[in-house]
Amino acid sequence: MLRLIADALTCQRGGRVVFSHLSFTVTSGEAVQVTGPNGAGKSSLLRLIAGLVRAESGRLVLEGGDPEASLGEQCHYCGHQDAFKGSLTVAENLAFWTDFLGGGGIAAPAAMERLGIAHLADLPAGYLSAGQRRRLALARLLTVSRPVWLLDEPTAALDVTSQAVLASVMAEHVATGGIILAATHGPLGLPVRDLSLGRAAPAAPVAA
Ligand SMILES: Nc1ncnc2c1ncn2[C@@H]1O[C@H](COP(=O)(O)OP(=O)(O)OP(=O)(O)O)[C@@H](O)[C@H]1O
Repeated sequence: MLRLIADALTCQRGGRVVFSHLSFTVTSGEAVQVTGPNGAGKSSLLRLIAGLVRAESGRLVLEGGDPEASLGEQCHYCGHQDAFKGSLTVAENLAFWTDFLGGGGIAAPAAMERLGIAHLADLPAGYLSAGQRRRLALARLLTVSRPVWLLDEPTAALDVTSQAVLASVMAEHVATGGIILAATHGPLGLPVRDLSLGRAAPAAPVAA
């Protein structure tokens, strides 16, 4: 059983407090939808959990996780930027990231099939549409095994069919004991718990 525990997290960006003293716990089998107005700090929270942004104060711990690995190493972070090389094919990009992130999931051809991009395997990634690119980014969730998924607007650019595929992929992850935190303004298509970040931008300046 995993427990992702955030205790009194305070996050600053650009010298401004985005959220403060945020506490929550997410356990194995739970999907959490992080909501809130633009600038409330949804992306910042996911980046903070992934280890890409430093918390100003507070504590984050994954109980029951791999004691040899950092929290970030146990997370899949799917942000707005996907870091694909446009001149490499879809299959080559997926192979690179699968290898780089440690693999351990299903085979790349099966992942591409699941995400509906198998027919694009030999196409340079630079030619992909926005939705196809997003599906390639999501294929990494399947080829690399990590218990905590941090998904920033995962349905962005996805058509209705792909949104349903993503919903089923997410449902399988939580059904097998995974944890998902997804920042989104729209529905995800599976049962979720809401984590609402209330305050809209502009964030408050830091007290001197
Ligand atoms: N690199 C940065 N430097 C300075 N400020 C930043 C940086 N990144 C984000 N911010 C600020 O942090 C605040 C929270 O931004 P964040 O992207 O986390 O919000 P969000 O809730 O995800 O918004 P949206 O719904 O628009 O995606 C905003 O006020 C934003 O301007």
